[in-house]
Amino acid sequence: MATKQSTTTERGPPGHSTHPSYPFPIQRLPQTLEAEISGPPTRAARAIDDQPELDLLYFEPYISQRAARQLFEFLRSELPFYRVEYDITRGGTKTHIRTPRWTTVFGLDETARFKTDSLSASDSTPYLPSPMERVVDVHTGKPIPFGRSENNQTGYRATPRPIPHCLDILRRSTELATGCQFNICLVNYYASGADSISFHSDDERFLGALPAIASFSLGAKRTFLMKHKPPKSELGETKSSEISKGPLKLPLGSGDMVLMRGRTQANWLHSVPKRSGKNERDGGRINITFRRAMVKGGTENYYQYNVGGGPVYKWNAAAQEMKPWIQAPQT
Ligand SMILES: O=C(O)CCC(=O)C(=O)O
Ligand SMILES: [Fe+2]
Repeated sequence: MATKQSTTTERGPPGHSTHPSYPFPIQRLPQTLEAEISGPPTRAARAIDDQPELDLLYFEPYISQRAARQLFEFLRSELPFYRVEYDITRGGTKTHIRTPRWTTVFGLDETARFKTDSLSASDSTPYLPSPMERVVDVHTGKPIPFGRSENNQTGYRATPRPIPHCLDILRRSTELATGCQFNICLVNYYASGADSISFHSDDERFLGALPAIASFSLGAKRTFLMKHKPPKSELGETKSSEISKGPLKLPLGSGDMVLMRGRTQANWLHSVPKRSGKNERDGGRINITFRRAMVKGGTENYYQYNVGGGPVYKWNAAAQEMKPWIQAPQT
């Protein structure tokens, strides 16, 4: 199913996706890998829906092991990553949160699109000074201002970035395989078993009702835990007699994809817990999720918590770790 395209321009080094919102050009996939990833899933999906309000499709695997390994190495080397920190205040107490994994995000909610169609490889028009001038309202085609003026709630505080070619190939394949539409691509990199994501559900209002989220695993096998949310009584109290559903443990391998859909997010929590001891040095795992944000608040939220305001990092192959990325001086 085709959706509006989040295309990048072909300017900059050949074989790269470039955009003024990117810290650096992002390589396109090698052709053989592109061919493999554009195709249908390696295996048909199996439904996991034998528990209350659980609706999963499990592609085990979606991408062949060889292609998944190549894609893991490629994305880890090519994408800009962030280690986001932020403060939360709960019950009057301020807590500083350090996100326990590397993150990055691309895409834009349904209310807007990237205006890149006027730029082609032969176009000599210079980039507009602000990347935000390249984001336009999906209905009026008018540029959406950057930031928020006093009475204007229409701008973005974040700088949205189009989904680069290397991830857009997989997004399109996923849309075809699932019949769902996606406009946001979030990438997590768990460098070792010490990196994790705690129990949460992706049930924010900006995803609309019954959101479908496609979640790919590449690299090290990590356990994906799911547990049913405790049902609340009318008074908001937990009804202990009904907490007995699950938990569910999926040992997600390289190339696997889980589609979470229907009432799953509203009723289930999921996590990737830490691993310690000899399992900790696992070589790293990448998780890619495709989602569909309906309103601007979704774009804002994803960029705030997955890009943030800190430095850009890039994989350093010699050191085998993420290092701060330093912009080369303009010549
Ligand atoms: O890494 C995973 O498999 C899960 C990631 C996740 O739940 C999220 O990014 O919301
Ligand atoms: Fe999640």
